[in-house]
Amino acid sequence: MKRVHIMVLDSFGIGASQDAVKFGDVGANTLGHIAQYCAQGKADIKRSGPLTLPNLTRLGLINAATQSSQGEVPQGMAQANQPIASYGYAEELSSGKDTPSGHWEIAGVPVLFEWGYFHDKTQSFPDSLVQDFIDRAQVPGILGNCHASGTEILSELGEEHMRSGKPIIYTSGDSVFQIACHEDSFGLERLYELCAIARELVNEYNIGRVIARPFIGADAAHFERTGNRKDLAVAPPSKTVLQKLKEADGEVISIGKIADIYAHIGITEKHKANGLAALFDKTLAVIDTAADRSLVFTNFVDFDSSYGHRRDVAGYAAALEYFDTRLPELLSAVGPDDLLIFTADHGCDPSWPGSDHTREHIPVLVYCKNREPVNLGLRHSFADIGQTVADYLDLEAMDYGTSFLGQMTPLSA
Ligand SMILES: O=P(O)(O)O[C@H]1O[C@H](CO)[C@@H](O)[C@H]1O
Ligand SMILES: [Mn+2]
Ligand SMILES: [Mn+2]
Repeated sequence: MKRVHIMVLDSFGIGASQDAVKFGDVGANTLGHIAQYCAQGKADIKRSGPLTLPNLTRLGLINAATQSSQGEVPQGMAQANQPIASYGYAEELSSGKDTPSGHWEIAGVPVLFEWGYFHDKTQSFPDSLVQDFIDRAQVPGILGNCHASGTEILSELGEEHMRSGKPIIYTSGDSVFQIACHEDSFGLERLYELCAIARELVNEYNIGRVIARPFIGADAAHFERTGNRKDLAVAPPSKTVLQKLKEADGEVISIGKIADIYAHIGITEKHKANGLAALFDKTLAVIDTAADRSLVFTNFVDFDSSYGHRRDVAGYAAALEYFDTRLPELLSAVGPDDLLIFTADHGCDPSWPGSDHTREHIPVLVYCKNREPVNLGLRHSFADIGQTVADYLDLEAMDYGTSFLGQMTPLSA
């Protein structure tokens, strides 16, 4: 039984890529800086000491990270002598460092065009767009209209939103139009309606995603975003490996926000879950029963949304350590001919200025019980993952990426 499982640790970069200069991200390193803060005792909130990731280390994470960071070993950590997975790191071909670009490229479809962005930090949206939105959505006005951190803007404007019924609209360094509304006072379905309207309106600006950001709580001190976030993405520009597998009668099982990111194209089954623990539990349950020729695809969003964008180093470290404690369950859940891939979609260095993503290499760790673990080195596109999936599941080749399957010799051969 041949299956592939892709685990995206959203935002888990392992070192700035060569083109980071174009993004102002030279020196960014999500893992490297988390390890450094931990080793220096600067991330001792609800955890303590050096970053402890024994299972990811066994898989070759630190070997990959060291290669990705010009030979610098993440502080307080050590490379494995003989990693049990094939390990490497990949640079991104896509022009942006956003979530859809990263995921689509993983699926063999890099984004070679430029997304539209709302560059202005305040009064970010064109007047005509705001007016059209107000008219079509029939709201009394909007709040925000700026670049913002999604949690900070709730503290600033959440109460006014509840009083006025005006939705909070904001953007970021990503190609996004985000709408935050209170689930109870404004209503979740109404928020989704607004997002559907916005999706139509921002198409002409070439915006990648409209995102519903619902929240709850009585006042600024208690506002909390809920798991009812919804991402409305445009369709990938060409067929992803997900679509190819679906068309070849394979199963493509989305866990978390994967289906949203691919605009629900090429998916045969979807499961939502909130939080790392629930996403992990769901992944294990799905792998337990997934058929031959399945792709089980999970996005662990919390690394990015709860810790990376929040610039919460200790929180990110604790989340990684938690994830690591669950890995043995995953390693024993996979069959002898399953490929279990751990990777990321971009960086989001929690020690970096601002609150945006960082242009980084992603880890590529490929665990397969029946294959020789090898050093996969630098991969020139995230699309190497998609091409490998196509190769492994006998699908038509992707236009981008180089399969690394041939480097991983079958042990039983
Ligand atoms: O600050 P929050 O609302 O988490 O928003 C972040 O999440 C968006 C989508 O991943 C990014 O573009 C960034 O703006
Ligand atoms: Mn992401
Ligand atoms: Mn993000």
